[in-house]
Amino acid sequence: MSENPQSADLIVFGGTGDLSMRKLLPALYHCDRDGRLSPETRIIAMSRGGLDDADFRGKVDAEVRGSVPVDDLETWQRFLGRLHHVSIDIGGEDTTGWAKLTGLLAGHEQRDRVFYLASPPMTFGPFCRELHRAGLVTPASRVVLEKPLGRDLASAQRINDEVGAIFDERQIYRIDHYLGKETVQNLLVLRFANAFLEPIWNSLWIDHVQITAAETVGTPGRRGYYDHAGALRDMVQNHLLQLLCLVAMEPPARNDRESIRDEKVKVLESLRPITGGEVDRFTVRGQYTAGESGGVPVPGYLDEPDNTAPTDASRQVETFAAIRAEVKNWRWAGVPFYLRTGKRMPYRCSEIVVQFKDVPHSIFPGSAPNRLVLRLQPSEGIRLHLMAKEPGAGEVALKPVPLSLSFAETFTNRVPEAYERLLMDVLTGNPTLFMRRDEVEAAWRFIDPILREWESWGTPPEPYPAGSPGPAGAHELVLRSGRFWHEEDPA
Ligand SMILES: NC(=O)C1=CN([C@@H]2O[C@H](COP(=O)(O)OP(=O)(O)OC[C@H]3O[C@@H](n4cnc5c(N)ncnc54)[C@H](OP(=O)(O)O)[C@@H]3O)[C@@H](O)[C@H]2O)C=CC1
Ligand SMILES: O=C1O[C@H](COP(=O)(O)O)[C@@H](O)[C@H](O)[C@H]1O
Repeated sequence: MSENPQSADLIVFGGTGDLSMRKLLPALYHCDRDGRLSPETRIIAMSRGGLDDADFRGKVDAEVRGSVPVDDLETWQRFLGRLHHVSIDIGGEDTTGWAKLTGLLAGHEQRDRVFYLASPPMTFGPFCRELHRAGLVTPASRVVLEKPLGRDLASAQRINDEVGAIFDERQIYRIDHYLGKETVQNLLVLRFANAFLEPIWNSLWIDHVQITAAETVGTPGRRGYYDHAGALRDMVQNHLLQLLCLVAMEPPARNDRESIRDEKVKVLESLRPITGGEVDRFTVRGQYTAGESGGVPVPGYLDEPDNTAPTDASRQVETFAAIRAEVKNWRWAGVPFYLRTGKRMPYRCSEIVVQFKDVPHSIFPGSAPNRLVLRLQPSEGIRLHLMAKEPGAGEVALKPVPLSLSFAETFTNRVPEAYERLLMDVLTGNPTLFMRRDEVEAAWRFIDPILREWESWGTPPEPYPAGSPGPAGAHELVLRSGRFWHEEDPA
């Protein structure tokens, strides 16, 4: 399985945080287990916590081992052996952490060096400046920036300028882990490696598109981050708009780093701005109240366990967001793109639903329009809902039936986690699935007026009970034009 991996030093700022413990370290373990990391590759976590290497290895052993299939202890011990920890407070006076990091990296200048910024976005600029000041940025360095990049267009531009002052654009990898998901990459293959879809992939044949990312989890322990993010910044500005781009973009000339990103930017720039009074009509914001998740009572957002008490910001923040977007170009004129995401929804499901128009003239009673469903998670796959005749000798009776491609049933290979794919892309220097500066800023340009309008209202979001499919406003958003959300429990 080895790809002849190069030795690398992966330095993770925020290496003890939720993202690192839940996603990055498990993904790196899988890469290691599959022989994709060179024996010399090291993972150096940084945080303010005064941990030494042994403490950090103990923490990872206790918190990560249970979430990955450790089939042999030797591999797990080898993985733990790669881990180091350096204590650094980016706002603090103490420089011993920088000296320790410099010592660890000394003599390894020829290796690939990846700085992964998995810390709050406002620390990105200061971290890059300190790295430069300490002389740690080598020509073979790359920097990964987690999403959301900033909290609006102005802060995103500032961070891009700050990071861009130290790193060249080709060294900057802006990550959106949805782009590493298997079905998302399959969407490109489905659209551009098959001829049959292209003639009907437009407003003549497609009625509307729905993009949903529903989560059952709440936000316990994440108030510090989530109060200042909310669903629009956390999920829509990045993941959902990226999915919209892949559905709506024109065929790229090549499958390379710039061609796909060029096409995505064109889509973002074609989004019809939602401003002023339209925000009320075309967007929905909700916040979960106490309810049930998987049959178990759960608290509302304001009562989630956390080490800080709820504030005014907590009362205003949305845990659910929905938008009716439009791509103003020849292909998509008049086709609504409905986007929605929420915490504490009835089931976990991320999917893209392409709803086709009905037949122009029906000769059978009971026909329904075709629907293409691309399921990102769980149970990744692609399903085309067709009308078929139910067997029988009497009157012709129609039934919607799925033509189904389940990845798990069709392919024997393990479906890798998105972060595995993307971390290996960074380590091997392939930026195709990462966002370019103009893409991120174009997405903020669309989101900013909605955020500004919501903030000007000063009213709390619409409540919805945990375990329900979101606030009533979300239902009305689609019903207003006679449509319904596609609701199908993936279980
Ligand atoms: N959690 C998730 O599922 C996802 C998160 N992200 C993004 O990843 C980033 C981190 O999120 P998440 O892990 O949830 O956040 P957490 O709050 O759980 O972790 C933040 C990390 O940054 C460190 N940190 C914070 N401030 C400083 C500082 N001044 N100096 C040094 N280290 C600091 C913290 O360590 P300590 O407090 O000990 O210093 C901790 O390791 C964010 O940008 C988020 O948007 C992106 C996708 C998914
Ligand atoms: O970026 C984020 O994504 C996760 C959801 O990721 P998924 O791969 O499990 O769908 C979300 O929980 C988190 O709030 C957000 O920051």
